[in-house]
Amino acid sequence: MSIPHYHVVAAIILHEEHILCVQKGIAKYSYVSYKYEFPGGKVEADESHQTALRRELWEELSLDIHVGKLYHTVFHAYPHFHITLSSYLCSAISIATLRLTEHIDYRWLLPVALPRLDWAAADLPIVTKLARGSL
Ligand SMILES: Nc1nc2c([nH]c(=O)n2[C@H]2C[C@H](O)[C@@H](COP(=O)(O)OP(=O)(O)OP(=O)(O)O)O2)c(=O)[nH]1
Repeated sequence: MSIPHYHVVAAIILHEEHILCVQKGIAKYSYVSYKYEFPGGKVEADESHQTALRRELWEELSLDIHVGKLYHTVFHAYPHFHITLSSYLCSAISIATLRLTEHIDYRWLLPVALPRLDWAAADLPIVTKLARGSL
């Protein structure tokens, strides 16, 4: 059987120079369980990246966001599936509505502090680029 490939969008939400990082709970595969990630998810058929991001952020975090420019795209081969992860610079219309419905933790971190978290492997090139100060 061929390995599934998913298109995943991720929001780099900037607020007062900090970036929102969210922690997954237990997942089907141990290599993504409890990892930090940028909020987002799989793009559905016939959906634009912008629509998918706004839908996911509302579903997962009750955040209404503006989606800005594409930041970085990563292809990553996990053992049981592959993803193309497209990250976008975003801003929240208000962070006051933020509440977790799926994740178990969130942090607002300065870019330089991002590498201290235990990230999903696919995110590491994005985290490294942000931590180097490239925005
Ligand atoms: N949202 C998000 N997902 C990421 C990132 N990095 C990364 O490897 N992923 C993976 C985790 C998931 O396997 C997949 C995104 O799928 P998803 O969030 O829509 O859903 P899921 O697999 O947790 O659950 P399901 O809908 O398949 O039941 O991409 C990231 O930064 N953000």
